[in-house]
Amino acid sequence: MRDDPSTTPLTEGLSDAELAAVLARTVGQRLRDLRRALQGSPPEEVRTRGDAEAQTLLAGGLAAARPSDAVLSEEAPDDGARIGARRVWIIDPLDGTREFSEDRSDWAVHVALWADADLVTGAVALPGLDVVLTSATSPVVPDRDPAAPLRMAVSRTRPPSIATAVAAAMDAELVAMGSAGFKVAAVVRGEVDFYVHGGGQYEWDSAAPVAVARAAGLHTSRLDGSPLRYNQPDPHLPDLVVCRPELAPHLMSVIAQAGAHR
Ligand SMILES: Nc1ncnc2c1ncn2[C@@H]1O[C@H](COP(=O)(O)O)[C@@H](OP(=O)(O)O)[C@H]1O
Ligand SMILES: [Mg+2]
Repeated sequence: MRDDPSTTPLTEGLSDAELAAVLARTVGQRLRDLRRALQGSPPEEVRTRGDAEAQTLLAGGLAAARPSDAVLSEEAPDDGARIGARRVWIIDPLDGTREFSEDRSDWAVHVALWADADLVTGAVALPGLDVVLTSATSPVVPDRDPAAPLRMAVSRTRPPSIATAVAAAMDAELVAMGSAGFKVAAVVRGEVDFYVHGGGQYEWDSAAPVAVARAAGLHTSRLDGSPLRYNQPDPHLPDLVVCRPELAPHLMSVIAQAGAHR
């Protein structure tokens, strides 16, 4: 297989951060090739093949490069080996599967490493934009035009009521897009100012994006302001706030009020 990280020395000698970025990029490229090859196939087949092939490639790459580490993936059973492990890769091989099947650009590949107590590195590939964001390079968030309206990223297929309420209270324009990684990356890239989610997600949906967002100096938390914790026994992590740091005090108080009135 071309550029297969499980069968070539592509990943030999890499740091954890470099490994995360190389794997995210390689899996993203493979998914792009697969999407092209599946033109005209039923969406269900595109979704199934995308998830499965991304999982095989990414899990294979990690097993080859870091055989002693545990893995928590959206696309593999959680056998519990990660609980008590010192190092756990938290991966979403294809985040935004629906958008991938629709041949849109808003999907992502997530690779994060949790060690001891917290996330230590993360990479998010955005193959539709030919971009890989990594916590290792501390991305610089562009300045925003203070005269421009606030913009808020929200799920395009299941916008939670808390998000629409918060957008209204912040007088923010809603920008609908798929994939949690793509939405967090939109904040990092200065395309939007914040992302609010509630109602359901899992650790793999946010781990790598949050590692990148933290490295970029953004605010990241639960809706109630508490810290996002990873490698928990139950990987359900249903809500998320990512925003420019200067917006955080006002946004968090708006979220608290919106939550209290629901
Ligand atoms: N209410 C919910 N319950 C479970 N997962 C959710 C969810 N809302 C969003 N997600 C997950 O978060 C990711 C981004 O969703 P959205 O584009 O709607 O914001 C998707 O991941 P996957 O594409 O990896 O399944 C989706 O499954
Ligand atoms: Mg996901």
